[in-house]
Amino acid sequence: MDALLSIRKLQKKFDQRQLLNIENLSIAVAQAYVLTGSNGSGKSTLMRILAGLESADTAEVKFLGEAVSLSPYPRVMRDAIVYVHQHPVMFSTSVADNIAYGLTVRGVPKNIIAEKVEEAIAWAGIAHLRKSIPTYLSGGEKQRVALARARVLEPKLLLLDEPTANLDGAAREQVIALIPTLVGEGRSVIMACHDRDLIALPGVQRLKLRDGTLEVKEINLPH
Ligand SMILES: Nc1ncnc2c1ncn2[C@@H]1O[C@H](COP(=O)(O)OP(=O)(O)OP(=O)(O)O)[C@@H](O)[C@H]1O
Repeated sequence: MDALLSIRKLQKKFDQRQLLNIENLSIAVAQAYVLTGSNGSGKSTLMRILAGLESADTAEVKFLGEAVSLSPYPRVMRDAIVYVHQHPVMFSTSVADNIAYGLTVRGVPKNIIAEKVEEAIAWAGIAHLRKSIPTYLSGGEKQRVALARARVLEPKLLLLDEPTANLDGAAREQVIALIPTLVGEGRSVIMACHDRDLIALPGVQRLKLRDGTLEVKEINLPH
């Protein structure tokens, strides 16, 4: 089967520094990846390039088997890829409104939005927060709202920037538990992280950035 996304010869410079020099990156359908590397190695920048939030200097890209250019960022990728920021920005309305927002923008009919939002809320285990104002949520609750808001758009690829940073205990475990369910639905996930438990998740493949190049490691064995 074709990869969901394949990239060759991706290069990115900031000032005089060659930050990324990636020969090959292939993202399979329904596969989770962790993107590791020391602070400043370029993890966020790579994910931002994949999401169309940052430009690459050069890149040969295929999405679902079709060659595409990243500049301008193609519609087919914008519709299929969602980036979730480490500190998600939310409107000061309700949690439910925040989750509905992307669907409203896409012109989805109201009754369908209501159905999809309820389903996403149940998936993320945040039914009790439906009417809460996101500003007052804990870090873990906010991250689950952000994941529900991303998933409701039915993306093929989710890019999660440090999804468990600053979380511990149950909050962290609740976020980690959502990742395999995304993959089970046929989505691919790339997570930039330093979290050992995420890195060790069964079935996850590790990608390591070092001096701008990408090392592709083995897929973790199932437990
Ligand atoms: N817009 C920009 N202009 C100039 N330099 C930038 C820009 N964005 C990022 N950088 C630099 O690129 C490098 C990589 O940053 P990036 O945020 O991608 O790293 P990271 O691996 O995600 O780091 P961390 O683990 O600390 O989050 C850093 O040195 C950063 O200062």
